[in-house]
Amino acid sequence: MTEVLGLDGVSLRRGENVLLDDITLSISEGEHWVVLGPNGAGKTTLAEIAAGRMHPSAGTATILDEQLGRVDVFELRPRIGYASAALASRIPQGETVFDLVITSAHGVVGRWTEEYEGQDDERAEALLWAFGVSHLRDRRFGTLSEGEKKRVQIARSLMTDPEILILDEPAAGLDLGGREELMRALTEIMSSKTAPVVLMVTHHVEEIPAGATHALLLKAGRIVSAGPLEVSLTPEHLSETFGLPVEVHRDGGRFHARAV
Ligand SMILES: Nc1ncnc2c1ncn2[C@@H]1O[C@H](COP(=O)(O)OP(=O)(O)OP(=O)(O)O)[C@@H](O)[C@H]1O
Repeated sequence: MTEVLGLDGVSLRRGENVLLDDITLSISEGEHWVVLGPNGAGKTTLAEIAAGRMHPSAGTATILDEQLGRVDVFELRPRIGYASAALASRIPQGETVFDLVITSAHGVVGRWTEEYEGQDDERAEALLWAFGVSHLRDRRFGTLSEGEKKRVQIARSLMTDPEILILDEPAAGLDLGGREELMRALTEIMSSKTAPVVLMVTHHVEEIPAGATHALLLKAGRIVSAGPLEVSLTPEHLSETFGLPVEVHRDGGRFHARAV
């Protein structure tokens, strides 16, 4: 199977802090990964590297056959859909919802003088509709609720029909209905024949969509387990990752966990 994302001995340091420590991981076409771990485990850092937004301090990151550091990231980024709080903080608050989605076609935020085609307009409208936010198309991003911002960002992340879709805590801030709608939408995306590889960061096993295939459990910048869900997402690995005894149940493709 073709590798889509490869990390080989990846570490990332900031001053004295080791954010990621010797991470080796291979993600192939057809796989859909969730990344779980406690606060500060390094999940967002890993997502930023996978999205070509941060560079490792050691080791190599290969995204879609291109090695970070040897590729023009501006050519790579349209092939990667990315939605995260880290990215949201860089969005101009005055940008309208429609412009925020369509500007993804050029890998920019802040509509300026770029040219868009009719099919870009159609795709942006269709994505806003699919994520239930068409009615917000002319609103300024900064005026949206947290849940509305999440949906708009996910619509934006799909604008370029990406080969990898990276979602950092997409369900955070959503109400129960919003979370379940998102789980359904992600399961649908994951089940489609032309699905991008999905890498989704979450704190909660309840937020793993039914179409997920693999899990990466991180703790203090290191891998606790990585692999197919059945092997990786065990009570033992979850207990070690979160530092408390946990039991986990699977029901119709969804997971539930609680402390014991
Ligand atoms: N620029 C920085 N300088 C120093 N430490 C940093 C920097 N950025 C992040 N960190 C630290 O690196 C660790 C990993 O951060 P990261 O955001 O990747 O964790 P996370 O698993 O996504 O956490 P959370 O679940 O709380 O969002 C944290 O302890 C954080 O404080």
